[in-house]
Amino acid sequence: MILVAFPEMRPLAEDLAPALGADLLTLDWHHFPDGESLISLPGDLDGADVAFLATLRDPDRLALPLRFAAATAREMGARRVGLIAPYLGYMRQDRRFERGQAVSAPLFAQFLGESFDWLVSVDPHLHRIARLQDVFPMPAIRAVSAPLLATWISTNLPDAVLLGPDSESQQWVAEVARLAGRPYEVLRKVRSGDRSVDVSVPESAALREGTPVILDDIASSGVTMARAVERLLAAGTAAPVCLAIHAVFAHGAQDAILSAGAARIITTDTIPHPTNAIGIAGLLAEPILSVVTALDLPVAGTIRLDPNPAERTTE
Ligand SMILES: O=P(O)(O)OC[C@H]1O[C@H](OP(=O)(O)OP(=O)(O)O)[C@H](O)[C@@H]1O
Repeated sequence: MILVAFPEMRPLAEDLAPALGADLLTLDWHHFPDGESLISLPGDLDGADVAFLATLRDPDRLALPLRFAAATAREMGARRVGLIAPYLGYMRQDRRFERGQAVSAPLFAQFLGESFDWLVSVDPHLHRIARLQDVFPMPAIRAVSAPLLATWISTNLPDAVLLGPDSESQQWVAEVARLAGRPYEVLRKVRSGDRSVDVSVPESAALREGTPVILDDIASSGVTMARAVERLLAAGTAAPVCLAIHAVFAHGAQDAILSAGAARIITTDTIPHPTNAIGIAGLLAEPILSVVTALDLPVAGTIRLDPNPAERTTE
């Protein structure tokens, strides 16, 4: 396999390539003065399984370069072209909330499916969509970060009380709490705009008995985390630690969370950011190798990969 990293993903690629037994190349992305891109692929890709590593935090900026890269790899003789997108943008707009809105999640999935033979991502924002495979036309596998998060909590915050900021977060908070052997609570969130969120905290003595750890999949504007921190402090807890899987962090988000009173912010390296403290390379190798191997099996219709997690199904 040849792993081709988009430039900002080189640090993660260096951790991942040995686990895949892959050669590592870095794609050259030249930006012309008029805003257009020139993508250049190094090396000999003839006959190779090629995996691009690009995190889709800014998907509009990356969409065409990804398409150009995949098409060029095929022109250079790649036998298969996959995408490792540790963070997968556009999964939040999974339905039409108001008349006339584009339902971006399936449209973006279709767009990627036109270029790539397979996809691996880490904990994509699957809220109303049950499985990646329900929106992606090609084999698409979710790597689950809960064991890594639980290990980090057990090692660094053995007195943690986990808190999900909204009902949707229960899915990962409950699993991380179970694996770490720690209690958890779920807060209530009401969003009325991009940066307008309110959070309410249940009356619970357990909240004041350990270090509160707010766990969410994404911190974007940071408003969800910041409101949760404020409400917890008002309820008499210790300063919370904020743990996000994906450090999306729009401008000012990190400051907003810290100004609200968070003790610290911890993220995984699905998106490069100074708060990264949990490396996900070890999580990615197995699903990538599984999907590539499965595509080589002689199939008549259905391929079933290792059934854990549930998303690991291609039909
Ligand atoms: O940092 P922020 O800008 O607050 O965004 C982060 C929040 O947004 C997502 O929820 P989602 O958008 O699915 O739900 P919501 O609109 O109810 O917050 C995500 O699960 C976080 O809870």
